Amino acid sequence: MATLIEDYALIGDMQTAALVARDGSVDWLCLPRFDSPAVFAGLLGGDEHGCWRLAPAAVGAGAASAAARRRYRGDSLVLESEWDTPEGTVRVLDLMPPRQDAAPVLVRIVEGVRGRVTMRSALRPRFSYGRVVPWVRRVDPDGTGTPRRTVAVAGPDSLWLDTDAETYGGDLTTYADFTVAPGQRVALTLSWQPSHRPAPPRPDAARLLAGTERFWAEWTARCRYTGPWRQAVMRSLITLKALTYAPTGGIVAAPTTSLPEEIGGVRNWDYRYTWLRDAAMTLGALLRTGYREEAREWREWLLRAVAGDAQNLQIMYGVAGERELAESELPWLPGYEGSRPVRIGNGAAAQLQLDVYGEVVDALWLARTARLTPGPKAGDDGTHILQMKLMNHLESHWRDPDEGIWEVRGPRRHFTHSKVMAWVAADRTVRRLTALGSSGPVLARWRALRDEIHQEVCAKGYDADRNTFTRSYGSRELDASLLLIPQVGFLPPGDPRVAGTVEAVRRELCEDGFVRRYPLADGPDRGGGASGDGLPGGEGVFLACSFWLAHDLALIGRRAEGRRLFERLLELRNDVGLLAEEWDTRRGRLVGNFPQAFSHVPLIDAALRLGGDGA
Ligand SMILES: OC[C@H]1O[C@H](O[C@H]2O[C@H](CO)[C@@H](O)[C@H](O)[C@H]2O)[C@H](O)[C@@H](O)[C@@H]1O
Repeated sequence: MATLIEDYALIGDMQTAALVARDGSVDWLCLPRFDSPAVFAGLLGGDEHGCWRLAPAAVGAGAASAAARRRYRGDSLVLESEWDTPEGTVRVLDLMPPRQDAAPVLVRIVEGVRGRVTMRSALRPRFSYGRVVPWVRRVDPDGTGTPRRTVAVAGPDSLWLDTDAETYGGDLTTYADFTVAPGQRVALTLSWQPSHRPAPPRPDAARLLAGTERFWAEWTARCRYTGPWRQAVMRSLITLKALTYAPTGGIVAAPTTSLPEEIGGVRNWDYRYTWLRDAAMTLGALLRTGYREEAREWREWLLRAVAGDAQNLQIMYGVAGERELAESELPWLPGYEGSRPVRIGNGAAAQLQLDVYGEVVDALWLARTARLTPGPKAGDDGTHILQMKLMNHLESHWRDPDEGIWEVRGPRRHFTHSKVMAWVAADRTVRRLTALGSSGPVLARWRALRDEIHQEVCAKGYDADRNTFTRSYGSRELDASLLLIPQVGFLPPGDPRVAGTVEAVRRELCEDGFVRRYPLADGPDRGGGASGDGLPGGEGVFLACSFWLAHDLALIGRRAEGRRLFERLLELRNDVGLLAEEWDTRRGRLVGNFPQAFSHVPLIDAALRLGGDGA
């Protein structure tokens, strides 16, 4: 059986990330960037698609394959896994040191704890998402007389394995067998380098470990959250930081592609890009917990990515602002538990999703209220001009149907949430201009737009008979994105239409107390709606929406219920505090890309609200 999604832990260097399974296998790693081709793609196939297993050699012959215990070392991204075997106990530290103009390195340090344990490292790099078996040889680039380094080369990539342990080859795999005694350490490092470049320096594992621990200790010390769920919030913040591409400030939605929203299904998407929606929401969570620098960097990223062509805002970009994200399939990969196709790129990049204007303008507003902008005057940093361009465009397009927050692949519609977010864009613009002391026709223009959108949404997106907002104009279906109405200030929490919508969502969209995004047409237990979303099959309950419900319950004065739901959601995190995009209630498993920023952001926001110190 494939490794469960919840059996993975994340390590990363803020340019890319790896997933490490409980059995000591690194099954996912793209190099050198989050969206580069994977060198280990076993996650979406088998060992033959690339992996690096490091575990006691006795696994299968007396020792359990999964580590008996694992955790992150304090508030860090250094993973610590321990195995108990008939020979003794052994610990493996896995980490990727934050990069500073150096080669990306995956560091694995084996520590003897009790007895003498024999370990086996089995390294199978497969470049180009598991397709290419590299040429592997032992080399001596430093002229020591002993070829101690192992290099794997194919096309543009080279990987360098360094270890003091003896290595040998067989079955297209590089092995190392060695024994550790208590207190003894054996390090293995894997560095990536463009294949035309000379050998990278041999990494000093102990120094890299110390530097990585120092980095995370300093970073986490900046957190201002002091509420009751500190551990969950801190792990979420560390995860968001790990998903931030440090050179540019772009934030990926998740480090994986094609982890299925339904096991065996086709809803498999590439999330290794920066969605304006997800990143804008991330900025809010970071600001509310004291992380101003990351928020500033993302705003700079936004200005660079969007400024060239603000009229043609894309809903997502590459981590450096790239616009070409063409979607394609990788037919040689069988997919996670057979969930095909495996896709790279994302066709949603070409969609119209009007809500993005609201999320971006709201993020700019938040950044300003947090005084990230250097001076008090409009135009100081380019964001004012950007905002005005976005607003001009929105003014002429907010009446258009779109694909909406859920990126449906069916026909465009007048999604109520999209219009609500268009209102948010107009509202924050009015607030901004008012704060700047504007008056007269410019302010009047945006006020008029704000009021017109509000009236239209309340007239066409609200079902008075059932006292609930609806998914799209004139439809009877519900949509969990409507839970955001009080959170973005479209209506005050005390408005009876808010409580009515919350109740309707609970009644019609909940499964085991958790929230589905919208009713799906397919399947007997899929809600029975006729909506469809252009895709066959179903999906799990959506974790972001479930956190939004907990958040809303606090807003409308039902804090105890909100807390209960929130605590249940925390139970869905895996043993190291990570969440995927969705939860399969029937199988009791995490599904979808992992770990997912869009789940960890509303976790933080709900914790702030429910703990009483919400912004
Ligand atoms: O369900 C269909 C769509 O699913 C993906 O989009 C989802 O993930 C995005 C990133 O977190 C999020 O912003 C969006 O709201 C979600 O619906 C996928 O990327 C799309 O291509 C797909 O159509």
